[in-house]
Amino acid sequence: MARNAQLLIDLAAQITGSSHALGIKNQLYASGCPPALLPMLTALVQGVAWSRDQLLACAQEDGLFALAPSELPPGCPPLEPPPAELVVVLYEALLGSRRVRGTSPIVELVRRRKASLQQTLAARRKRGAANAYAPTPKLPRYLRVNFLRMSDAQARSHLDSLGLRCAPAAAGPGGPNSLRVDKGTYCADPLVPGLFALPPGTSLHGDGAVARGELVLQDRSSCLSALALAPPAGAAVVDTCASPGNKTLHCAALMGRGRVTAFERDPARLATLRRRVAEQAGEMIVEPRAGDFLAADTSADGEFAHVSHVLVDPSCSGSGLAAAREPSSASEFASIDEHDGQSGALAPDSAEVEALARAQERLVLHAMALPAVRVVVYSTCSVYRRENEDVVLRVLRACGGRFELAPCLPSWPHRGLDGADGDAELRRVAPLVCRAAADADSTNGFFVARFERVLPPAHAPVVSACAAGEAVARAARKAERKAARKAARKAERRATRKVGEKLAWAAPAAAAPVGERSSDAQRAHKKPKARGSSDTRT
Ligand SMILES: C[S@@+](CC[C@H](N)C(=O)[O-])C[C@H]1O[C@@H](n2cnc3c(N)ncnc32)[C@H](O)[C@@H]1O
Repeated sequence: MARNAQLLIDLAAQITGSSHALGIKNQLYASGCPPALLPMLTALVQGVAWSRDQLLACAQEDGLFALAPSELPPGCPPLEPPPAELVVVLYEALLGSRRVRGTSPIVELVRRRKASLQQTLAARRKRGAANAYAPTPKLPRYLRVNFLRMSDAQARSHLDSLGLRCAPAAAGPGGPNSLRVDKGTYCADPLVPGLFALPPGTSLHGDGAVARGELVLQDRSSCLSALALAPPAGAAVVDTCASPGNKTLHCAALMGRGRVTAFERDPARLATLRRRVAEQAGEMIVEPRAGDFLAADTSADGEFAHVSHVLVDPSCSGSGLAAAREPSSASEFASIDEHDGQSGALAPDSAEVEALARAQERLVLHAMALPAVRVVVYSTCSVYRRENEDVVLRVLRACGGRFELAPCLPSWPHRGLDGADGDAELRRVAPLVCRAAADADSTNGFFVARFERVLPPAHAPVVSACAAGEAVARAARKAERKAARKAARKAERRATRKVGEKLAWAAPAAAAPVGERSSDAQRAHKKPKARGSSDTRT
């Protein structure tokens, strides 16, 4: 027992103490951890990543770092700089299992100091200096019905057969969009079709429907991206950053038929994607594609010239992953973890977050460069403005009026950051985009925005606001000219038929600033029934 405990501590220290070059998820699987211990190792690594700074502040206040060498157990390494193992053992003692197991000198040190550290922690909590210690919210366990394999009614019968009772959705203490799911019950998500909420911590290890890919463990917020994209049956879709494929396969389930080309540049994650596509009967629709989406051909006669909908759910800081995940098996963890390895502990103004945001912008702009694309949805599991609203603003500037921000899932009540600090641009974007948070929405922190193409005015300048966007903008210009000529010809034909009805709303929208474009977008969004689909505007 103590040996296993020490093994977990050593592996967790090795992973959390490294430079994340491989990403946490990959390191977990490459660690050599026995499969039976992998869920515990995962929980330990995530817990340490989340609470490192607070644990060290507590140890500092407790005087741990002021101990003389003679006060340390024999063989104990110096505590400055704090060894990774110390943070792991502090986590276990104070926030994790609350037990100090293991055999090393650091374990012995923390064992001796445990009572004092606990008191220090309690004092810090009392005076509000340890907010990060507040227990992470226990989120409901969500199950998405894979409509390629199972119907809503079959899913309900399956849940009934597990001894759960269907209850009406009830709001929790977090507000009207939070969900309270009592023990022994489940409920249908009132806003996300085909999603069921089960009590927090429900173990679905070994559940046949999950194993067969009929039900998918997928967080509520993660379902928003495909819903926002709303690809119609038969559409040609690209998922730019696909693995492990939750959103790809959600798109496929919504479409029923059509094609989703799912790019993934990481070979190991591509293998996961392929496996899950097969498990969930997605082969007829999803085509996993090895490689970098940024290298995808955007020419007017290229392979993706017919793609109408693109999902961009790129690598991000993962700062929204608030849930304390205690998966009941390694495979369960593998099936739900979409985040690709950043620690989630990156500071919002760090160079890493800036680099991620630049890459996110490049991906969205490259998606917009596809000649026939009409809808681009951008999402992250980050709560940082730099990766969310700021990316949207910069993309809008860089795309030269070819795309506008459309209202994203208008019935989702939690909208973007409101710019209360006087930021007018942010105020215009906020009502159009969605955010999610653990307390208000009973799900991980998330962000989604929906861009729609506006009819490009002939010779529209493509102005790149960021250096990273320049190359993409140049590539886009070529396709732009062709698309503009085509659009102009089409518009001319229409104008002679219908006295310019469409041009009247499209042209001013393309020339107006973001906010005005956005309100035009809202009108345009409501047009499909009157005019046919808004997706037919190009
Ligand atoms: C946040 S994860 C995607 C999660 C996925 N959308 C889901 O819902 O299951 C980001 C993924 O995109 C991949 N990726 C990042 N940039 C990429 C690019 N330029 N081209 C292709 N794949 C990329 C990463 O390797 C990672 O697997």
